[in-house]
Order: sequence, then structure tokens, then C-alpha cells
Amino acid sequence: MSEALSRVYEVCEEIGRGQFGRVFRCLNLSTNELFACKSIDKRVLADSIDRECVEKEPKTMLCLSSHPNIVSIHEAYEDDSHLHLIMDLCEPGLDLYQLLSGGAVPEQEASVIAASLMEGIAHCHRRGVCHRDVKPENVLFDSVGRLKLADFGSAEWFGDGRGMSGVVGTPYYVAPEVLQGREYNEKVDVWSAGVILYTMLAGFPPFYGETAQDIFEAVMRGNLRFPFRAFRNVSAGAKDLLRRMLCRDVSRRFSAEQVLRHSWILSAGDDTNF
Ligand SMILES: Nc1ncnc2c1ncn2[C@@H]1O[C@H](COP(=O)(O)OP(=O)(O)OP(=O)(O)O)[C@@H](O)[C@H]1O
Repeated sequence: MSEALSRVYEVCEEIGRGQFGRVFRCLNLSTNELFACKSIDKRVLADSIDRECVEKEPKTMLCLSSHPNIVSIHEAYEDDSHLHLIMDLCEPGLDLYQLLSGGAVPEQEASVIAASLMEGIAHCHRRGVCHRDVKPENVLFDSVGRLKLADFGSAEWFGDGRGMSGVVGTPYYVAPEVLQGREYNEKVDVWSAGVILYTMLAGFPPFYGETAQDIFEAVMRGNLRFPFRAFRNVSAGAKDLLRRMLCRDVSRRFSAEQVLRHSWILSAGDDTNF
């Protein structure tokens, strides 16, 4: 453990494990505030790609500075073997994946969650950062229930107008243009958030398959349906927004800012305009 780190923080129990390291709850000894400490073991980084990935994540998070719907990074400590990142603390074990394991969520709750998620994504896009792996496991909640978008390990810069490439993401949530191997832009995050919103309302994902290949084929077809048994009580406003987020034509797909201005989001799911 870095000496500089232990002068300022007491590192407590482990609350999570990732590919490159472990996450601990920690206490700032002078302010008594709680944080999360992600300790990356530099010795397990196999090659330059791993190293680049680990170095890029904190740089990206620092550029996003503090936003209420993004896990912020506060400090970094480095010693010979580890890089320790002090971040906002979220509730261990409570993420959107966990919440969705209970099935569909009520429409108003889904609207509030979608609005916070889109606030976080819109902030990234304003700063020229595309998250590229928006999925329920990366949507955490802090101790007062505030949503925090996490895990910027796959994020990429697009700020200078350049397109992005490379297949990144997770089968159910990845946008069709990513799978097609074409250049893409930040609207891939809006697609992924649309998949999350659909799953919150229906209790199952919009593009389904038994294997990763089957899921990819369903995503590529992009055939958006609203089965009656799952959507009979879902408002027309919610379905309108889903069509605009899960639109295969990228030029017609809503941007994050447009999603935030949609009446279903502005009315917190209580929209009577449709
Ligand atoms: N700020 C945080 N507050 C509370 N728990 C966290 C926080 N960040 C991460 N975690 C928990 O720690 C686990 C590991 O996180 P980490 O970011 O190291 O890896 P990951 O995103 O799951 O995977 P990978 O290393 O492949 O990117 C997460 O699944 C989550 O449960």
C-alpha cells in the first residue's frame, strides 16, 4: 500500500473486483468522508494495450471533472506495484443490472433513471468523450440513490470531429453501426441507453438471442417491436422516445441532448402529449 495513500486514507474492506484490480471502501482520515479506492496491480498488465487502457481511464475521468451522474475521480497515488484511484463511493452490489434482475420497473421510475443516465452521457458528449460501454452493470447508485455512470475503460475521444472505429461494447447493448465495422460517432451511447430504457420498461431486452452471434444478428436487423403483453401499460410517449433512440439510421437517431428535451423525459414519464 502506498505510504502517501495511507497517510490520508484508511483503506477498508474490498467491495469489488475487476479485470485489473480491486476496489475498496476507504475513509479520508481528516474529513471522515467515504470514497472508493480502485487499486490497479501494474504487475498483471500483460502488454502495452493493457497499460494504455489503464492509463487512459483516469485521464478520461479527470477531463469529465465533477458531474453528479458520473463517478468522479478525486486523487491518484502511484507506487512501484500499484496505481490507486480515489473515486466517488457507490453502494456495493447495487447497480442497474441488479435492479433489473427484479423484472420491469414502473414507468415513472424508469423515466427518472433514464433522465439521470442521459444527463451523465450528455455531459461526456459535451466534453468530447464517448463512453462506448453503456450497460446496466456500469450504472451504479450512491448512498442517496443518485445514479452514477462508471467504468470509462472503453471510452474514446471524438472531440476533434474524428469518427471512431473498433468493435467495443457488450452484445445486447452495442449499436448496429459498431458491429458493421463502419466508423461511428457518439450516438452509439444513445443506442445503448435506449436498450437499457427498453429493458427497464419491458423486463427483457429488445434484441435477443441465445448466443452472442444470435444477439448480434438481432441487433443488426434492428427490428424494434413492442409486444402487447409487456407494453400494454406503457405510454405512447415512452414508445416514441424508444423509436428515436433505437433508430438504425444514425442521422435520424436522437442525440443525448435531444433525448433530454423529449417530453417523456421532461415530464418524468407522465406525458399526456401523445
Ligand atoms: N466507485 C465505486 N463505488 C463502489 N463500487 C465500485 C466502484 N467502482 C467499481 N465498483 C465495484 O467494483 C467492481 C470492479 O470495478 P472495476 O471498475 O475495477 O472493474 P469492472 O468495470 O467491473 O471490470 P473491468 O476491470 O473489466 O473494466 C465493479 O463491478 C463494481 O461492483
